[in-house]
Amino acid sequence: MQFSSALGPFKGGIRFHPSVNVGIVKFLAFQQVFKNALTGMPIGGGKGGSDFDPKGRSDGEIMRFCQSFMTELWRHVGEYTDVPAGDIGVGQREIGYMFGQFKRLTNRYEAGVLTGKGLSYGGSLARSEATGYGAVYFAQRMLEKNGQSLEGMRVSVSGTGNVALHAMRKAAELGATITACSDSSGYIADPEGIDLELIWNIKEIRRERVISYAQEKGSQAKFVPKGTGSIWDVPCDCALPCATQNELDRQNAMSLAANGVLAVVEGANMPCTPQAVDVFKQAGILFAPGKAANAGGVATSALEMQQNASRDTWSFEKTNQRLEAIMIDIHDQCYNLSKEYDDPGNYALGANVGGFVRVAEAMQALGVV
Ligand SMILES: NC(=O)C1=CN([C@@H]2O[C@H](COP(=O)(O)OP(=O)(O)OC[C@H]3O[C@@H](n4cnc5c(N)ncnc54)[C@H](OP(=O)(O)O)[C@@H]3O)[C@@H](O)[C@H]2O)C=CC1
Ligand SMILES: O=C(O)CCC(=O)C(=O)O
Repeated sequence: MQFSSALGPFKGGIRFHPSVNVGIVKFLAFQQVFKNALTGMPIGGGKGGSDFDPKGRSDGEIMRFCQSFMTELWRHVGEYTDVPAGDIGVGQREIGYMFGQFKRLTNRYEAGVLTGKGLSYGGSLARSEATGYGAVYFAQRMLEKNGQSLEGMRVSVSGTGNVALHAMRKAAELGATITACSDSSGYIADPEGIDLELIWNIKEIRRERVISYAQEKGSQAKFVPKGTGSIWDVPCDCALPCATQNELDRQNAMSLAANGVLAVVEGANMPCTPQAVDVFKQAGILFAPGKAANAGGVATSALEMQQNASRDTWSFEKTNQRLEAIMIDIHDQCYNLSKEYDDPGNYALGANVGGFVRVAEAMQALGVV
């Protein structure tokens, strides 16, 4: 926590998810500090959560939970103290309910207190897209450095939430074919390429499970229930784990390696176990850690705060261009530092050095150490 105050307001996600426990949140908070430092913006890092499981709850129940959560949280947050945002299980709907309660309790419209807000009350264009798009911008830059491109690649994306759906869209826009995706019930594979309109409709609009895709698409698409197979067994050139922590273990990594994967880019926070990362390293597979590759989300949250502070609204194009430039800069920082520290292409090393040095410098300058 002291790291964050050394750099500026705390900035990080909130999760309403049954898998949240104190140990996981501490780990995530720690990596959030380095991630936020890599953006080069004056934001600290934090993470918080609750063990409320939103699955199967009505809109009214979600609203009442969010309001109760904010009834306690409002004392601890603020534009210049701690600025929470969306994360697993927390999207625009939840942020809206929390912002409404904050406003009700404080009698203030303090837009900078939460990010990921709706567009009608201070949100930023491109914030919803930012994490998934950002991870793909990072992947493309990393591949280009190695004389490759996403164009023509088969890409597997785990999850079908905010990060995954936008990552799929951007990767497809750059010419990749999305051959598999998943949710917590299992995965779907479609050798002709996942129909992105259909999966968007099923997950975002109808809020159904991925099995609906296979049922509606017919024989070419298959659904594999959780526990009977892994999305990482589907051959692909590039893997984007975008669902949740520890979802890709050593066995999965070996399977990806055996099928010739070229690059693994973490859209989620810490989805690959340390053992999986070792496999990628030994096999010479390009690996981008989430603390660098998914920083586009928090960076665009900071852009939302900039817009709020100046009472301005930027176009989608302007925000997206800033996002792309930030991701390229983060990539290049990591790459250059990996070279400087004698392990060129070790992005995990580059990200850790880059994040650590900035935090340490700020702490020293402020007299914390
Ligand atoms: N939102 C953001 O801006 C940012 C998010 N992240 C990280 O990205 C990841 C995804 O976040 P986000 O997309 O926002 O979250 P969402 O809640 O929108 O989506 C999470 C997705 O992961 C799936 N999922 C959850 N658990 C499992 C599991 N055990 N196996 C397979 N799939 C699973 C969910 O399935 P189901 O639909 O069944 O629930 C859902 O499709 C998290 O690690 C988050 O911390 C990182 C940076 C910013
Ligand atoms: O937008 C933010 O502040 C946080 C995004 C997030 O959840 C993350 O970077 O892990």
